[in-house]
Amino acid sequence: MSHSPPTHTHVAAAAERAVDDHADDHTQAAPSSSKQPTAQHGFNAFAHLLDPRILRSLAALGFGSPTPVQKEAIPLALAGKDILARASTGSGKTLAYGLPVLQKVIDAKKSLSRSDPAYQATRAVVLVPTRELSEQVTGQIGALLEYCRDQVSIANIARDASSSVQKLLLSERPDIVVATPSRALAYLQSKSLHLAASLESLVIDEADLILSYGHDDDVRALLGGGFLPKSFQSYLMSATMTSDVQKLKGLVMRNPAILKVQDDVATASNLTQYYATVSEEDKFLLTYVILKLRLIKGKCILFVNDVDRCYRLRLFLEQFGLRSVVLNKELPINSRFHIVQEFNKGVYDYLIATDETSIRTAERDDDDEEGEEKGADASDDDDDNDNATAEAKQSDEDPTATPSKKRKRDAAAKSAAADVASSSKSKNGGGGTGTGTGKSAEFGVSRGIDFVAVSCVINFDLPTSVRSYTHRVGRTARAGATGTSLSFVVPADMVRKHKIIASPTSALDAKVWPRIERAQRARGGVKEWKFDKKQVEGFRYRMQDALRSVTKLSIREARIRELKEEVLKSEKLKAFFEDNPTDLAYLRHDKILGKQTRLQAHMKHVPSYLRPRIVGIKPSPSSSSSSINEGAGKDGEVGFVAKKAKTQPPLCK
Ligand SMILES: Nc1ncnc2c1ncn2[C@@H]1O[C@H](COP(=O)(O)OP(=O)(O)OP(=O)(O)O)[C@@H](O)[C@H]1O
Repeated sequence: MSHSPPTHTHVAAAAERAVDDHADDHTQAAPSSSKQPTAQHGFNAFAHLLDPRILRSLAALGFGSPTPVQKEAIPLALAGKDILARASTGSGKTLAYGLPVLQKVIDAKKSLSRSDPAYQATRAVVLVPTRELSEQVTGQIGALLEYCRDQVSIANIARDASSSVQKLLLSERPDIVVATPSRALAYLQSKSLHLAASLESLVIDEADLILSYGHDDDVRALLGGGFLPKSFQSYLMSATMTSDVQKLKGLVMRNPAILKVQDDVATASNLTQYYATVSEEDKFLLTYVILKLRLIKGKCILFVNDVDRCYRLRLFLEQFGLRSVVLNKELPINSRFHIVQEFNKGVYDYLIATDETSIRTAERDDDDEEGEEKGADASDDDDDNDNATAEAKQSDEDPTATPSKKRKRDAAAKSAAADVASSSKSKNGGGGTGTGTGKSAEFGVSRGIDFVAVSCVINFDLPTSVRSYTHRVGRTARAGATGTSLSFVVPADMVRKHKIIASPTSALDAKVWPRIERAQRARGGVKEWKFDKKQVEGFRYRMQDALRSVTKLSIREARIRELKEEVLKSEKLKAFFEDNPTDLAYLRHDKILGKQTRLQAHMKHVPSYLRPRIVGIKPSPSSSSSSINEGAGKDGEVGFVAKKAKTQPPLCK
């Protein structure tokens, strides 16, 4: 809103200079960061802005240089500007606001004695859409406090703790509070959280998601309920610029500095994107081949569009001895958090995530993406979003699309979206990841989550919006690392085939895919993965055999069994999470689920006659760990014989 002037004179002077260099409302591509202080390198260039204890914790974390969004945001924020930042997934947005927020807390306390009643007060609130994100953000900012814990405290009130415990925490007036909007509102209403006299910084992280996660009313009540002071500094951080972000901008900001930090060439090329046009059955076939032959090295996240499908895929992979974990909103929050932690540590290689937000918003995103152009900054060549013009162009690009054909196709797609949304809603009840209000039935449990060192994202089911795609592929190639994505696209003429194993959303693929492709052009585009169909055919019989073993009944059984086990584990996790993290290692989440599924021992092995020679289809530029298909594995359970391979035709053209 308006801006509290920083008390630190050096900060003010340096930041004034930074502000002079920046117009209020303009796009700042990463390379323009050369305008930032250059006398020193890395975070040391901010030595005049950031407390030495913060710089020390950055060094201890191994963060040598600020990322482009951090370079841009920190001086502006410390000069008191409201910040609206759009930067790609994994670009370090959390510290882009975390560092100035923390610095401001330190500055505010410097002039007060500890006995002053104003010394201990909640000066910053960070709002996030889910509890998972609240843990993550608390962890990231908490790590910065390493050397100033005696002075600055942080509390996560979205955590799964009893409200009496949370109230006790809040009674100590933590300097920084992390919450979902509904939790923050509830504690404000119960007068456990006090902000009216003390709030200096309000952050809305994942601003493009927060309203669509069912927080709309809570955000409005929180902002308009007289709980906040008239003047505070605000931050909106987002990976995409949507109409929701524009709405929030109108609600909380005045004359903000708008940062649109583009990927520089190096960052953009860190993500190599592929797609394959396949039938529903071939999704299973290719996944089996890719994972079993280790055509992807390292960790992989597979996205599906509903909970049943995540168990179908998990049970299918189990048939081949491929262990995976699932992440979906049915699982208790502590289990979900533990699964992400363990996956990040490298305990599991394959994580099957259900991303249902993509379903819920199918139709809404259509409107959103088309409407954004009108609401958003006219100069914004927003590559994340499509618009009516783009849709019109689509019919040009598709020579078979007569107007009436196109209308029918769109109507079919919209009705599929509506069917999916309603069936998903009724199936899933109101369980949410963190609103506490249960207003919205579906939440993407993986959005914004900082998965570490993920080599590849497979869109087993295509998301139903460009925004969703952006968030999903953003789980790899994070923080300067390289990564690969592969998306399966079901063409319109194959949608009705393989009904039992089909995703209800695949009817939307033909409509959504051209939009996604167009949006990704600015990021190097999406290449077709041209695999040798003949080579893969040899695996079809086994794939079909395994698919037959995974029945509706076995999926239901697996789903119930997992839920029961996870509820038990969750209780243990709840009690031990903070005190005994090492005792949790035995709580695995990838135990064989398919007790009702016919497991056949021979399926775990790939016979030598099926082992093709694999050659790279085009590995991502600089990584040896993040490409699809990079040469031979060892002989044995999953590999193939490199010598023999030479005599065999390559899998990929
Ligand atoms: N300056 C830095 N140097 C190296 N790594 C960093 C730096 N800043 C942040 N990181 C790391 O980069 C990763 C991604 O950061 P972060 O989660 O803030 O990304 P994000 O932009 O919020 O992504 P998303 O939009 O997907 O939520 C984290 O693991 C974080 O610790």
